[in-house]
Amino acid sequence: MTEKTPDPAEHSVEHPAKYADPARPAEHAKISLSGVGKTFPVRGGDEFTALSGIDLDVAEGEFLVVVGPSGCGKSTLLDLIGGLARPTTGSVAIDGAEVRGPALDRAIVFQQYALFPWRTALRNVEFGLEAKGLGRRERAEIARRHLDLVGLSGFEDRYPHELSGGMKQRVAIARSLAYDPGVLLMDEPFAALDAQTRDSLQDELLRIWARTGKTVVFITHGIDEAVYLGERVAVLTSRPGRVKEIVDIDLGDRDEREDLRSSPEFAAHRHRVWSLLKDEVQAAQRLTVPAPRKEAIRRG
Ligand SMILES: Nc1ncnc2c1ncn2[C@@H]1O[C@H](COP(=O)(O)OP(=O)(O)OP(=O)(O)O)[C@@H](O)[C@H]1O
Repeated sequence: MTEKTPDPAEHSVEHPAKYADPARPAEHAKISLSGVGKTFPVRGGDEFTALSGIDLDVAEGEFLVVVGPSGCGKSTLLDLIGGLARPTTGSVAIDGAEVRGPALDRAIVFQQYALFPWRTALRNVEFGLEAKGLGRRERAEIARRHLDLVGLSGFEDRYPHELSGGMKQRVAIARSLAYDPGVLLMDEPFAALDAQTRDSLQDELLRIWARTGKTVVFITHGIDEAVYLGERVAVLTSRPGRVKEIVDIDLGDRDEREDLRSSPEFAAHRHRVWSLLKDEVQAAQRLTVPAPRKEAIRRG
C-alpha cells in the first residue's frame, strides 16, 4: 500500500548544518571498531572469513550508511555492533565500553518489521519499555508520543495486519526509539517497501534523526538511499568485507532544495559511491561463479 507523501514544510530536516560538517573529531566516537574480523565455522572443519580488519569510528549523533556487495558482511557488522554476535578478532566499543551482548543503549530495525501480530501498535511500542520496568501509564504515554513522532497518531489501537508495510515499519522505528537508545542500527529497513513509501520514510527518518540526535548506522543496497541519508557512506569490499573507502557527503542546505536528488552535488556523490562499488560487485560475482565456469573464464 502506498502512503501519501508528507508535506515538506511539516517534515523538513531541522539541522542540515550537520551535513555541512561531516568530519567529526575521533575523540567523540560513539561507536568504535578496531581491527574487527569475523569468521564462521563451516562444515568440514574449515572457517569462512566474513569480515576482516575493520577500523571504523562513528561519531556521536552521526548518520553513517554502509554499502557493499551482497554477502560482504554488512549484516554481520551490524550484528557485532548490536551485540548479537562477538568478533573473532579486534573489538567493538560503544562510548568506550566493549560490546559484550545486546543492551538497551542500542536498537536494531530489520527489513522485516518483526512486530508482534497479537499486540496493537501501542502495545508493540510499549514492548521495549516493559524491559525498563516502567509503570503501565508511563509506558502508554511514552509509546503514544513515539507513535506521534513517526506520524501514527490515531493508529494506536490497530493490529499489524491492519497497517500498511510503511506503517508497520514506522511502528518498528517508534518501538526502537521509545526506550531511548543512543544508537539506532538499521538493516535495510526500507528494502521491502514501494518506492514512494520508501522516499517518504527516508524523509521521516531524517526528521526524526535531526530531532532526537541519535547515532545511526544504516545498511542499504541502494546508492541513492545511501547518498540521500548519510553524512558519510562507508563502502565495503567484496568478501571478506573491509572498509574500502568512506565518502563524505555534503549536499548543502537541504531545506533550500526542492529536488535534492536531481542536484549536481547529489549526482557527483552518487557517481563516486557507484564507482567504488562497481568493482566490488564484479569481484563478488566472480567469487560466486560455480567452479566449471570459473575455469572457462580463466581460459577465456
Ligand atoms: N552464522 C553464519 N554461519 C556461516 N556463515 C555465515 C553466517 N552468517 C553469515 N555468514 C556468511 O557471512 C557472509 C556475510 O553475510 P552477511 O549477511 O553479513 O552479508 P551481507 O553483506 O549483509 O549480505 P546481503 O547484502 O546479501 O544481505 C555471507 O557469505 C554469509 O553466508
